[in-house]
Amino acid sequence: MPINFLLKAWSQQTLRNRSSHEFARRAFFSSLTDSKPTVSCPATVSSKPCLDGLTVISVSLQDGPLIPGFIKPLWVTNPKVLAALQERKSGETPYAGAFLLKDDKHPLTGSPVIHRVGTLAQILSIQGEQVIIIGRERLRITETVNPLTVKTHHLKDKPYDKDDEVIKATYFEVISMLRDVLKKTPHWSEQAQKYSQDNVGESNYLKLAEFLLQKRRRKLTYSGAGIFEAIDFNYQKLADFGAGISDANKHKIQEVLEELDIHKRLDLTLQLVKNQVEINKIQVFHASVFQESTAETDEDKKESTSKTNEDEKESGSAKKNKLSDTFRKSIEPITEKIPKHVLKVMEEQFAKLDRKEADYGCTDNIYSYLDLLTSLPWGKCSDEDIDILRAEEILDEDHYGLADVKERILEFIAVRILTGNPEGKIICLSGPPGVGKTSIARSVARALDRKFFRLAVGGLSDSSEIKGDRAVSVGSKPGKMVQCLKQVGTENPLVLLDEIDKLGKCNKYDPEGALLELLDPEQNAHFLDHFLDVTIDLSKVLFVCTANDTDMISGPLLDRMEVIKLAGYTTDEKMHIARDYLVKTVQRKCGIKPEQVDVSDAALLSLIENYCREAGVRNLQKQIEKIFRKIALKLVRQQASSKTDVADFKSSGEGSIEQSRELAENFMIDESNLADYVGKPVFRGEKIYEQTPVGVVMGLAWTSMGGSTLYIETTFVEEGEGKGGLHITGHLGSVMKESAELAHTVARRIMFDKDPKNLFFANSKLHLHVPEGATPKDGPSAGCTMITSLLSLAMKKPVRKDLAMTGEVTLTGRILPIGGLKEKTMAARRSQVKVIIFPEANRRDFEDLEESIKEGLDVHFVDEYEQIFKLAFGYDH
Ligand SMILES: Nc1ncnc2c1ncn2[C@@H]1O[C@H](COP(=O)(O)OP(=O)(O)OP(=O)(O)O)[C@@H](O)[C@H]1O
Repeated sequence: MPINFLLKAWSQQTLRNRSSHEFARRAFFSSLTDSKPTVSCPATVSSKPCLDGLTVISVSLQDGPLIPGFIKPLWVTNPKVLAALQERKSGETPYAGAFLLKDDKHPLTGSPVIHRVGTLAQILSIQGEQVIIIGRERLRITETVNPLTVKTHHLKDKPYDKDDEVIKATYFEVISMLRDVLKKTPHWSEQAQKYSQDNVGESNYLKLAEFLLQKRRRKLTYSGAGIFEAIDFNYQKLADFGAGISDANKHKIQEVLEELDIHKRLDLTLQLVKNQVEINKIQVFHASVFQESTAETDEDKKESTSKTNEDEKESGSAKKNKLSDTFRKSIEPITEKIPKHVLKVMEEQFAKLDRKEADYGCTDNIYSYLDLLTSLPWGKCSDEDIDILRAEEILDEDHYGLADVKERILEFIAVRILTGNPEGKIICLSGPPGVGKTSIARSVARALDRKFFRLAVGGLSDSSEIKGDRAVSVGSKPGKMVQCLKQVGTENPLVLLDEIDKLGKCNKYDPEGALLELLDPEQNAHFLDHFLDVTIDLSKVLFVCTANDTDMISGPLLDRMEVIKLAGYTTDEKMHIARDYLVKTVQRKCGIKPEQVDVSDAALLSLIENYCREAGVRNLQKQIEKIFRKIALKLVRQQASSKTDVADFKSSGEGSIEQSRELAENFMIDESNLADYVGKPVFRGEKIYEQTPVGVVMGLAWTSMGGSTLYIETTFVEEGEGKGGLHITGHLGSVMKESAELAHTVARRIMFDKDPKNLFFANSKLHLHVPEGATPKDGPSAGCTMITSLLSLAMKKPVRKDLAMTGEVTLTGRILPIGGLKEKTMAARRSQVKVIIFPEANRRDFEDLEESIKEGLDVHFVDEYEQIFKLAFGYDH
């Protein structure tokens, strides 16, 4: 058979080509048949080129991309391209770049355009216009040097976990489909047989084909890495092989070529080979119809009879290899563990699949449904042999501080150990962003030896995300919990429901209802996913939620939770976290050795105080990452130029090269050079005033983002009998506005009690403002601060230095408790406040704080505003 594959360099060429279908087969078996050069060629290549920045002749392919490991014969009619390839062939690097032509032409020039991702092709032989190439590695074009040559970058596969259950499952599925493809294609089976006997095939692909066709008498099983060890094969090669032999549309094959994530690549290949199986079935069907219609003569009839017998035999053997058999086999070892109602549905679906398959109907939907149903981890749990000491060790290993949080978690674990009860309350970790909620949940999973799965429920507005789509709708899919079980492969993972306070609201598709069902131990043992349409047992799942603000969680949901608060870190804690955790992790992730960088404590402190003042440490982590990325670049640059240095040192003979490198590669990050790495400080001090002027008092605020200080400012506008009034600004919410009006009344009464002759409030129009007017503020806890600010203005007396206060005030002057005391105290410390006034009712909260937070603060607890008056104004300067 003549070789019908032509290549056209993208200047101009005439291509004579056949369908990509034939091409793929031909190309594959070229590697086995016309392949004396294939087998011998790798040995003839004297030097493997340095793949990065390699400049190659670009050859454009029309009928399909070149998959690494496959051979492609081409007809090159452009003399310039041919000459260039000849030159390369006889040189040290006999390589070209093979790139698939796009369907669209260049919009401006109208010239053909190639895909930027292609293949490094080794030129095996050139005879006349026929060039035979074999794909070696993936490349991306980085620059077009001239119409014939391009500069390229070597594309490497992303690292992957060979033992990942999902990848493994996909790999086995591809293998099973490929067996089907190879078996039902006589041409391939014959060829593979013939050439395995000839024993000329060195190609791993050939060995794989033989293995799949079971022509090798070696004892190979599908289990584990057997196939890899036996024939030196890996997941990526399997994905490539499947794509290379499929008759799929060339752009689909190009997608496989471009995919560097191995799991995704296997998935893409799986789709291609599945389609191939379907196409083969249709071809077999048409062939049998054709045979029936032509079996006329006696001879023919005889033949036909024998053929029918053969067909029957074949269909008999096909029966043994029904699609459902794969599923039956896969559940065989766990049949006992699969609930009866699920087994019943499986059997029904197997029968349905068999019927469809026999009728050549479309089996896709049933196949994917069964694929999902049979791959769920029925009865499979990770062992929960919990060792409390080990759990404690893990929590300490991963997180600094958080003593009370860890203690609460250990208590929770202890109860599980004693009762062995998988049910119980659900932990909700609540606190500002970046305080470690997610990572604590991960540690808990590690401590309990459970798989971890994060389900982001923030913004979720449709219950079908959790409960699955009804299978009848187009594009329907299972809910997140089913996806979770499939992914983790156990029935008892730890599932983190992230940002549960930001759950979307929708009356029609109530996601909250679905979550309640999920979290309720009464109901989740029989959780119904609409897509799966059978109930699954989620009672062994351990749910942990996170929230920034528990006030936003609905009552029924909150009722099921045990809230553990993470308040935020003090400067001291942040220093420890930065030094002992963040710096170490970031440095390791950036590939930098500990001895190469020294970040001083002063630099870390400056980062904490002047760059990232939030309650958590996420921003701090980002800044540290910024520093290390910059250092990484410097190091790599140094290494690149060190070659030149070596040459210079050799010629000058001064000092040792190692000494010079050592000096050059050590980085010291200090306060003095910090700005070079992270830019100018973002924060000024939160303190606007050294000594607050008349009418200004510092208050303390708290949001779900942490605590902060805020000033209440009042000023006099105009005076006139009976003109007394208050104008309010500062983006205040209704509660805070009411609080300001109330403060005006209370201040006026106090003034009247203290000095009846003072008519300041009666006759003065005043303005109260809370700075940072762009930030919305609300809540009643600035009441006492507002009264003090107004009285300060009325008496023309500033309040004592370094004072901050917080507390709601009633109309009669009683002080009510506030929330977020820890955050407020930390914010006060950041602003160098020395004296704080808190409501008496919060005394216990303050006493429970760690010493490091309380240290050096002069704190007063008050019941009545009168006490605040004395503290704020009863001073001697
Ligand atoms: N106490 C700690 N010790 C060590 N590392 C910590 C500590 N707290 C937080 N981190 C680190 O800070 C980073 C941010 O933490 P994480 O993502 O868990 O925050 P979060 O509270 O879940 O934030 P969000 O609410 O935004 O999701 C992580 O790298 C985490 O390991």
